[in-house]
Amino acid sequence: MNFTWRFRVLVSHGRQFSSTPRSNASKKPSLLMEEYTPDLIRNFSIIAHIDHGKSTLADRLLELTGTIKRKEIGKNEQVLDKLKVERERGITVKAQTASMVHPFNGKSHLLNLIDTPGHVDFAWEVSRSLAACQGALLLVDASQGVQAQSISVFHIAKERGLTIIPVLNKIDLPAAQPELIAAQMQSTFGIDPSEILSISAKTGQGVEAILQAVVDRIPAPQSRRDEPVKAFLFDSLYDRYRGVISLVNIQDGVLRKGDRIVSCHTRKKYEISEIGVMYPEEVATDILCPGQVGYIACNMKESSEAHIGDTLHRVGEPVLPMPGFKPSKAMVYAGIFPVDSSDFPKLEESIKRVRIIFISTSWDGDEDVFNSQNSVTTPVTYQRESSSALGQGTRLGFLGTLHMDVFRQRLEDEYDANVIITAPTVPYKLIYRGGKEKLISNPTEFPDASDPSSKVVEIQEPIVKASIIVPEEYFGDMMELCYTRRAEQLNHRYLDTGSDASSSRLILSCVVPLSEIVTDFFDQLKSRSSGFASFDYEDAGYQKSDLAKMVFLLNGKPVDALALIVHRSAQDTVGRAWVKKLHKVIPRQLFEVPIQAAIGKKVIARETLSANRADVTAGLYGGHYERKMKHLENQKEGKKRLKRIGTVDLPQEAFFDILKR
Ligand SMILES: Nc1nc2c(ncn2[C@@H]2O[C@H](COP(=O)(O)OP(=O)(O)OP(=O)(O)O)[C@@H](O)[C@H]2O)c(=O)[nH]1
Repeated sequence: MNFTWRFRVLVSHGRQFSSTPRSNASKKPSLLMEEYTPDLIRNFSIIAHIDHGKSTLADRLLELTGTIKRKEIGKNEQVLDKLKVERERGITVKAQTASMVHPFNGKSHLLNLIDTPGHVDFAWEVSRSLAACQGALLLVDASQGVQAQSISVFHIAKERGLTIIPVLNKIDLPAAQPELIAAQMQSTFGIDPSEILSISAKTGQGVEAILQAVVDRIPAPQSRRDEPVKAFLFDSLYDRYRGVISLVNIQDGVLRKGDRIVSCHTRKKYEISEIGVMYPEEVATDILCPGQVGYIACNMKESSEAHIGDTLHRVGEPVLPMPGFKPSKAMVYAGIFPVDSSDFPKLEESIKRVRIIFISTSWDGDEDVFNSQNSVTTPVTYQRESSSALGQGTRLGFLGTLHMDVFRQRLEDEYDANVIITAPTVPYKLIYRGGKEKLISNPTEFPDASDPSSKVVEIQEPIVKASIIVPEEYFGDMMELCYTRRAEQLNHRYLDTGSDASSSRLILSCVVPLSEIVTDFFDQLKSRSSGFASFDYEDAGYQKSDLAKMVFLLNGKPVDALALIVHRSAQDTVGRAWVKKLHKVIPRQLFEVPIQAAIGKKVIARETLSANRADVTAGLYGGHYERKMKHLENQKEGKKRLKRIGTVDLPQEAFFDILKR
């Protein structure tokens, strides 16, 4: 059957991430969804370790099915990496959905693909994307082999009962070792090598076989048309014109434009104003049928209304809600402050908008700890925070430091926000006399446990179970790194044995405090292993720890925004290092400034910043009036970026620098 005649043209609305206003929306084809019965639908995802080629393969599949125009071989656009930060950094941070149509045995099939991020911070995105799929392509780089996240995403997919299609990618690389890596996949995952497809997502070699395997091996969704509508909300986006756009998987029934629906979670009612599929941009249709994946716009104004994991049904036709997801958990917290304090209301609004892309932070009031069986809006606290140094700000929880950094960049790129972010901190647990417990995510609230009036009997810190995959030759360096980060329960085993130390690889596992890995652990891991180590971790609860709050004083005044929680065994080293760092980044003032690190009343380290008289026009002789004015003007501009902390002017860069250890 010729596919082209089955299109008709409708106007689609602007896409959510585009800077293109709605009026510029292009004409797009609309699919006749009725024809895609469940047996002609396949919902699948691409999962892999970071950089193993997921987005590149997604491009090739979209090209092969004619969904996007074919590009020059080797020219990668990564159509599904829509965010500016994704394109700039070459990483996927947000799962994306795209529908494709391809003929098999004379019948058009609707293939719904979800491209997922690879970085450990976004593992939760992977997990919720998989909930809308029946199968997954597990991609492994034929030159790098199985890496830490290959293992974790494999287990997520297995737990969800998905059919896994193993794929060896990058076979065009001279360093590719397809036989060796296939053997690795067999020993690590129990995969039969004869099931592995070998491809180059870059050149397109072997990619057609993937489409065939998707149809042959992945089961069709078990959805029924004559049941009441049950739509599973697995992701959401924000459009400044239409509000929240929900991505849904129709479990049963048929959903139409104009239908009145109810959220099982909030019981709020909505009318569907637009319905469609991602092709790969939004293409409006009139209907979504059982088993299909698409989007709906229904006048949800607040990001908090779209609960990931929610079930939607038609008004008057109640259904049993689907189980939903395990909520994601914030691993690190940081304070976000506007550089100019008067920008706070604007910043708060922008944070609301950006956070819908990263549902890891919830926003339901001044302090929100929200959880529910049917929702995955995470139990993360969002709090307004006020600092004497930085003014009014907010404290947010993130899934990791990359997540935090991406969040900051999006605020800057898309909302023109100019922000200062405090050093990341993990959530500590305080146990009080009588057994009461409290989580502290802000160092300024951390008590002096040695003071009996604090009533704190125990402090606990979060720990994670980490696994590192590394060539044998770097094993010693990795062990040393783990020891310096207070790792315990170190174990290792061979993943595969090659002819020498560079081809044999080990998997090292340990339990390590989360605070030790949220700073520069990943950088250290990469530099000490020449980039060959990969790393993954999962939550392992809390353990008792000997911790204290370290404050920094500039000219005798504590700077609350710089406070840190340190392990007592490292307090002297950390104190000295930070004081030195502050000494480097704080510009000299018109007077001498002592910089001190203190724990309680005890000063741990000190540096003195000598005085300087900054006369920017000093070098200018004679009557260069215009040049003098220009220098003074520049100085004024520079001053705008300074924060007055007590009597000391601190540049914004000082805070950025302090973010790095
Ligand atoms: N030589 C070669 N390079 C490839 C191939 N597939 C992907 N690459 C390159 O590998 C790099 C990473 O590819 P991506 O598609 O961004 O990988 P990803 O898995 O989507 O990355 P994340 O989303 O950040 O996890 C890019 O530079 C690609 O051009 C391939 O088959 N051969």
